[in-house]
Amino acid sequence: MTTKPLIHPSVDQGVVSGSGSFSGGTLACLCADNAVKVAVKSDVLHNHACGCSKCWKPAGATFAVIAVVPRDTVSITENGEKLAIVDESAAIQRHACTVCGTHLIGRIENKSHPFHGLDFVHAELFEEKGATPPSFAAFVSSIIEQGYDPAAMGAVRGRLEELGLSPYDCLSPPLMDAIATSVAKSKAA
Ligand SMILES: N[C@@H](CCC(=O)N[C@@H](CS)C(=O)NCC(=O)O)C(=O)O
Ligand SMILES: [Zn+2]
Ligand SMILES: [Zn+2]
Repeated sequence: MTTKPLIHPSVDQGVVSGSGSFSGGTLACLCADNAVKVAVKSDVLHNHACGCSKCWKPAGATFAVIAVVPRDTVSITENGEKLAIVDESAAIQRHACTVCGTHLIGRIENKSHPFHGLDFVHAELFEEKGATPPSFAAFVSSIIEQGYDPAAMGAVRGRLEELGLSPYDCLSPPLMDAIATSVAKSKAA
């Protein structure tokens, strides 16, 4: 029996559809006590698997599952003093729980960044079910940088395709087009 490559616990048994009416909830870190909680008043957008080394993933996962929500729908509601920015110099400032390491919010402070106004969140941390699931996989080749066997990439991409998560080595074509459109506009201005 060949075992399928593991992607992420939330999709390894198949991608679960969203409710279609999810309008937000509470994200919680993995601390058993005094968990950091973040209220989000929106469903997630552009949810995807990310193979990059910077996005947080739970133990044993090969990919992160990460999405965006409008920044103005996000508020830290409990134990926010436990959060610290992982890398101040990164485009996405990832606010992580200093006790359990979970990333709660990835925020872009650069106003000219194409994704300014959107916060990155991990929908698996919602206490409620029903958020829109991931629909593609980004930065797939980046898993090799973290030690994944390059010879197993065909199997990984095959599994992602089987799950309906089209694999890309940067972002999906619509998101790459959105970034390029923003760059073109800023050049023209
Ligand atoms: N190959 C690199 C790719 C890192 C990367 O570019 N990550 C993307 C996807 S999250 C990004 O937008 N990074 C911006 C940032 O981390 O601030 C790695 O795995 O570290
Ligand atoms: Zn925590
Ligand atoms: Zn990433």
